[in-house]
Amino acid sequence: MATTLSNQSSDSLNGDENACASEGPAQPSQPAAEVDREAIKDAVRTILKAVGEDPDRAGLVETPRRVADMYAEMFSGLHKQPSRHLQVVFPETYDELVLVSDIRFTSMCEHHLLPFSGVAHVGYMPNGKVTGLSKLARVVEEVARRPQVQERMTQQIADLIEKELNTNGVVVVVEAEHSCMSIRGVKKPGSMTLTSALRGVFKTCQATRAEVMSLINRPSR
Ligand SMILES: Nc1nc2c(ncn2[C@@H]2O[C@H](COP(=O)(O)OP(=O)(O)OP(=O)(O)O)[C@@H](O)[C@H]2O)c(=O)[nH]1
Ligand SMILES: [Zn+2]
Repeated sequence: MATTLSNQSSDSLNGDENACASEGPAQPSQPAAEVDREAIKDAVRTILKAVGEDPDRAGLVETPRRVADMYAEMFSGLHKQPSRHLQVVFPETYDELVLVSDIRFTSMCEHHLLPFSGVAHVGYMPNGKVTGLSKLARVVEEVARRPQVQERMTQQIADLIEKELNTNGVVVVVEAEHSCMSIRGVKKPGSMTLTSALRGVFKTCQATRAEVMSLINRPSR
């Protein structure tokens, strides 16, 4: 894997604790009431005209509706509260690592409204309770389905789990390819961006951090 450590969070993969300061709290998302399909359809007609197309030709007549449906799907996370999934918990004394790796996602780069896709690895150290494994993937899915930057998406997933599960530690690693970098602009297909958010014991204990990173990067993946 060619890894471009672009904008890698400073609380990431090296052992220098002085380099582990947080970059500050994640930006809260701004929930809108709901996706306004009619407004999107009007906007798509405007764009089609602006690029020199005829929005009334047969092949394009349904395009504004399709794009409105697509945005409703891609931005559905704006209208959901992912924290609700983490309220499904089971009391357990297990207090070692829980790691769900390779959770596939597609999000939308908020700069270009082009998709970025990849995998998220989400782990935590339980503190008296565990949540359903699928709930971690549901959180990734809903946080991704918003206009995003990868760094904020990574932070938001970690913050939600830390807050809702009262864990001893959280680790989130996201690897993604940004189509705004691969199909346009600088045109570097295959370049991967890696971001990480570490909380609790994953931040303070170098050995624990090294162990989870070795599991995430294990050769059999
Ligand atoms: N940090 C960060 N940058 C992103 C993300 N997604 C896209 N970008 C970058 O956002 C930047 C926007 O830069 P601008 O100069 O404003 O826009 P642009 O002229 O389209 O830039 P180019 O992509 O370089 O052509 C680009 O460098 C993108 O690669 C992300 O998740 N995180
Ligand atoms: Zn972009």
